[in-house]
Amino acid sequence: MTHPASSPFDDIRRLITTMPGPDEAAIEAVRLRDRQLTKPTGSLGRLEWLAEWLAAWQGKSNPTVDRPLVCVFAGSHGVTAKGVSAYPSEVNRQMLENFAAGGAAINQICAAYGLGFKVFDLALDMPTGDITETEAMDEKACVATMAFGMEAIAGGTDLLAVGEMGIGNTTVAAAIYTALFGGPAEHWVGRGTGLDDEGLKRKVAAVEAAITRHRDHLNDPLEILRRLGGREVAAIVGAILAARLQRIPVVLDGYVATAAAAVLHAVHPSTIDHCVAGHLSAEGAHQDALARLGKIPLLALGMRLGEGSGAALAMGVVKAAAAVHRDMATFSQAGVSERLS
Ligand SMILES: O=C(O)c1ccc[n+]([C@@H]2O[C@H](COP(=O)([O-])O)[C@@H](O)[C@H]2O)c1
Ligand SMILES: Cc1cc2nc[nH]c2cc1C
Repeated sequence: MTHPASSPFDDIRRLITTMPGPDEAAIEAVRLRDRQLTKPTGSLGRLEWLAEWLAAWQGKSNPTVDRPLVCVFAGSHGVTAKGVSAYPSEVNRQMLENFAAGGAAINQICAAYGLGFKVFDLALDMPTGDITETEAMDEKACVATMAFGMEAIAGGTDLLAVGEMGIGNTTVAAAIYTALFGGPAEHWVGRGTGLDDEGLKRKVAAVEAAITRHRDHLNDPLEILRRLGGREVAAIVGAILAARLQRIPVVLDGYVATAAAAVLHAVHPSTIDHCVAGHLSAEGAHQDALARLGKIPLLALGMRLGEGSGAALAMGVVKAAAAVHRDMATFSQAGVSERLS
């Protein structure tokens, strides 16, 4: 029997088999302390679950959010030639300048909640291939971009938010969802930055053309990423994997960041157990995508901005969950009477 030639994706697949699982002892320690805190049992709802989730994936019974970091990955997309966005691709570079000057929405959210913020330019001047006609990336470039995404957290953090900037990337995200989950392109396509009706038709046609063009190669999630994805999506895949290996929980941003998580989920569902959905985007079928990944979003604010904004807002909630668990008084410390039965 002949073996297929080894491919750059093999290293990624191997990495996925070595990922750590949840720290059950840390979860138990959080539950034990939670029962002693001055509140009716269960009254903090999902905040209690968040403290357990942080402990499970940080691998420590006293979970922290001391160095939260928002990473935004920026890429440009050949498919924009098909008229699939309401804005031109030059906005990518202009928004990177805006991020650097502190003028974007994400800058203000990070400042309000005390979050670190880093932006990564993924060859913005070199758009990916137009997915309706060719592959977005070759395998080497795709893996190199994943590796770049892995390096994003090298400076250290204890909670990572992943977001993106890339005119046209709701088209590539819709193509990824269509390839992974099936169903008509219309179901997965939304208006992105605010497409009009004619633009929406072009966007559906572009996703349909991309699926037709690549239809014989859509069995493997990493091939779907390479053929239909974008550099920012590949980098987010890398960042999610690296975070898992370094025991850093991850908050996902909206429709596009979730497409990266969906690729990993399709490789193996447990690969994204350390990820929480920051928010429900107003874009397309984000709700359906999240449901298929088994994720319940923390927030639903009707946002569809991207640039990590929904995840950053959710980080405020996660930060509060850690502070509540760490700093509340116990019944005995505060002299508050405990439950009767
Ligand atoms: O994250 C989301 O849910 C989201 C929804 C709609 C638009 N966006 C942002 O808008 C850009 C993509 O929109 P479009 O219409 O150019 O495909 C890109 O920069 C994303 O960050 C992001
Ligand atoms: C102005 C602008 C800001 C953005 N931030 C994320 N995606 C964006 C798209 C546009 C068009």
